[in-house]
Amino acid sequence: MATRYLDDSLTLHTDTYEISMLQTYFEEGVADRHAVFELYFRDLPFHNGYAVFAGVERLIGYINQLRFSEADLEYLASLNQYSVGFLEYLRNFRFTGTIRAAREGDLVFNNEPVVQVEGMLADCQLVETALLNIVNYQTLVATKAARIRSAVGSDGIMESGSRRAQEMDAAIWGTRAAYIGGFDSTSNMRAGKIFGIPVSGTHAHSLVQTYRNDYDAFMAYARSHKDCIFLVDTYDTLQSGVPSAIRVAREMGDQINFFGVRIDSGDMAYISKQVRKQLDEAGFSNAKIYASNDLDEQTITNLKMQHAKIDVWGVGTKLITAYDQPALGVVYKLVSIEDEQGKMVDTIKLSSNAEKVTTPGKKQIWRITKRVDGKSEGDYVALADERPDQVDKLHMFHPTYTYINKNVSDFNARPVLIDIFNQGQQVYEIPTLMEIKKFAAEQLASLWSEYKRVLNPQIYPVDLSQKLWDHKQHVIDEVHAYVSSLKFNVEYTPSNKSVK
Ligand SMILES: Nc1ncnc2c1ncn2[C@@H]1O[C@H](COP(=O)(O)OP(=O)(O)OP(=O)(O)O)[C@@H](O)[C@H]1O
Ligand SMILES: O=P(O)(O)OC[C@H]1O[C@H](OP(=O)(O)OP(=O)(O)O)[C@H](O)[C@@H]1O
Ligand SMILES: O=C(O)c1cccnc1
Repeated sequence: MATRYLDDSLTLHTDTYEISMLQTYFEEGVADRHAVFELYFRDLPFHNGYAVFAGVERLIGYINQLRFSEADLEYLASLNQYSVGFLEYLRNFRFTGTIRAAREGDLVFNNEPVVQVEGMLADCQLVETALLNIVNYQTLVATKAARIRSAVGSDGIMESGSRRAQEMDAAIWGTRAAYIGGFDSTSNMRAGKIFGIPVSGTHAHSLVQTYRNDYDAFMAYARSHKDCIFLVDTYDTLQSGVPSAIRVAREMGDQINFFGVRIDSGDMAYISKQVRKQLDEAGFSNAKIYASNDLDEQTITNLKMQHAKIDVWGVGTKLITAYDQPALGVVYKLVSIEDEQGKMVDTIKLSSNAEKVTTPGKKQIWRITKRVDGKSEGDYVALADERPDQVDKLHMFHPTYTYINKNVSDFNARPVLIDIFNQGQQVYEIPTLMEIKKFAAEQLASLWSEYKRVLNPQIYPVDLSQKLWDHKQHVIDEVHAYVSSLKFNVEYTPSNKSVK
């Protein structure tokens, strides 16, 4: 039987190829070359007009614990692929890199760096998998949550997806991301405990099934709780569930806070209207109607169009699993590397698909807003040494369709990437979750509504500075010159042309 090792660190939460590359860098003496990697995604998720960035808290926790434990080293040694010298190097490994990232809750867009890792090549390479893993999931769920928030308007939304999440970590970090993106509460007690997210809940069908009738179940619940929301659809919502809830509310009077009822099946437009009528006629017009059952932004929008009488929405599966797009497609690319002479050289990955050609060089994103109303003009991606905040006028143009362009003046330029780690030391203090949530809401408020609509939003401009654009063309030309100088004499045929 295979030996089991202690799961005592997250450091091997990385792909095998990262460790294999580290061994090459170490053996070849390039592990401490200075490098810059950037993390970005190529397309916005859910055909949305923006993404809500999340993942920094987990990233910080991961980086702060990053060292190889004895169990990690023993396991690596057991693979018989790594030299004794390399394992010794890993034993002494400490992360000394600099990490810049967008703030949690900030809006981010496709084709711009949202995390940047700078430092020794080995340090930057090792963290690739975990960083992608964290940002991919949390940003997806925060974005999905923002879409659901925009569908419900100012109604309450409770997150209740733990049972359907892709394992326990996803439930916890997913509900945190959902809270940032606009949810009000979670059903997950552990998330309440560790993050301070408000918890909320009703009860399950099993309570009613235990008593085998609605009235006895609601009465039992009411005797043991002050705040009551009764789930009314176990047998028959209109014939039994709601009348039983009303009877219990009347009999218990001031002994309980009858907050309302939850419906979890059937035609929710029709049923909610009937339930509203029953509650109003019984004098419980303040009692709210809670609804759940595979809800997402599309169904909620549709229910609102049908004037469903729903006050609070419970959303689980479709949020926590990012059901309609379970991967953001984040990538992590080397944009600059120190050469043999100690000079930084900006690098590129070419592709026959223009969208997939990487943009070389260490960058900063500048969020451009008009001073007059604080509204968004677009993002301006520039080389790290450019200062668009110190000029009066900016020429912004589409990086592919350059005839789409505009001159912007009287603007504010805010750097989106901020320092999280400086040479291995955490320099960023994480705001409270409430502050992050508030920040996200403020950023959304500054975005024109055309970019925020759930269906077919306008495309938000993510432009390159002239200097960066020119630089990219220059690096592309250099690579083309290099490739044509090669003397391999390969004959391209349609079949081998497509081989990567
Ligand atoms: N009026 C409505 N308009 C649009 N979608 C609705 C409406 N009412 C319910 N839905 C949605 O339709 C989906 C399926 O509901 P359906 O009534 O078919 O099954 P159900 O009520 O879940 O049945 P079950 O008793 O098995 O739970 C759910 O996602 C629900 O949110
Ligand atoms: O529909 P979702 O958006 O995924 O929200 C979570 C679901 O989990 C519960 O159902 P489940 O059948 O698991 O348990 P129950 O007996 O409490 O209804 C709840 O009633 C919701 O329908
Ligand atoms: O409290 C609720 O209503 C709840 C909790 C978990 C899953 N579905 C609903």
